[in-house]
Amino acid sequence: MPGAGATWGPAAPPSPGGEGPRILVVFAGLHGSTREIAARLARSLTCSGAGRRIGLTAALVPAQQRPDPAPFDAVVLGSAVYGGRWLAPAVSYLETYAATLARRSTWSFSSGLCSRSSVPPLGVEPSPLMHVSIGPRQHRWFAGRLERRLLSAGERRALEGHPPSVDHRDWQGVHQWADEIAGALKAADVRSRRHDVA
Ligand SMILES: Cc1cc2nc3c(=O)[nH]c(=O)nc-3n(C[C@H](O)[C@H](O)[C@H](O)COP(=O)(O)O)c2cc1C
Repeated sequence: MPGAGATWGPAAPPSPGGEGPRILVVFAGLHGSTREIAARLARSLTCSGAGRRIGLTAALVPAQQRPDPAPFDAVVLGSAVYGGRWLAPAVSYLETYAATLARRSTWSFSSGLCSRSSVPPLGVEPSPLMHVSIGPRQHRWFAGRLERRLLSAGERRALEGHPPSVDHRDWQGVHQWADEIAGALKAADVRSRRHDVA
């Protein structure tokens, strides 16, 4: 699997009439699980049927690097959930770029081990800005992974009594979501980005 920062080109030639949409996948995690979900999502975006049809390209960048979303047509922002919250780099990214994200097609996801029913609507609300810049219907919850050998002593203590290492990630679900996102991207998204950066 390509590392963070990798860029995937279109798996098929761009659609006739010009360059396909460009999507930025930004993620925050501590122990690799969310990075792998984001990487799978980015790859599926370009390889899915819908992604290939429109010649979509995806860039994968950690939130700590604070990639500017302006040159992209759409953004997916995801974070692991710790203590019921998104991680600070994801919250900070959302707050820094809220105005740009509000003018882009933006999706978000949270990943953790609590079941969907035990978290508030929206999964989590990392920031009041989330409703403004993303909107509640474009948020997805993905089950994550816990790998005990990767945890700090403090984290192990915090999880005392929890089951040992588990991996509940739903790769098929990630792929399907990528296909939905690629299917939702329209030529209008490309136009709005070009207008913005002109
Ligand atoms: C100390 C600690 C606290 C956690 N708190 C939550 C939580 O509040 N809600 C949740 O759904 N998952 C929680 N998890 C599970 C992580 O979100 C899950 O393991 C996630 O997949 C980790 O992603 P990462 O490897 O990218 O950091 C916690 C895990 C640890 C180690």
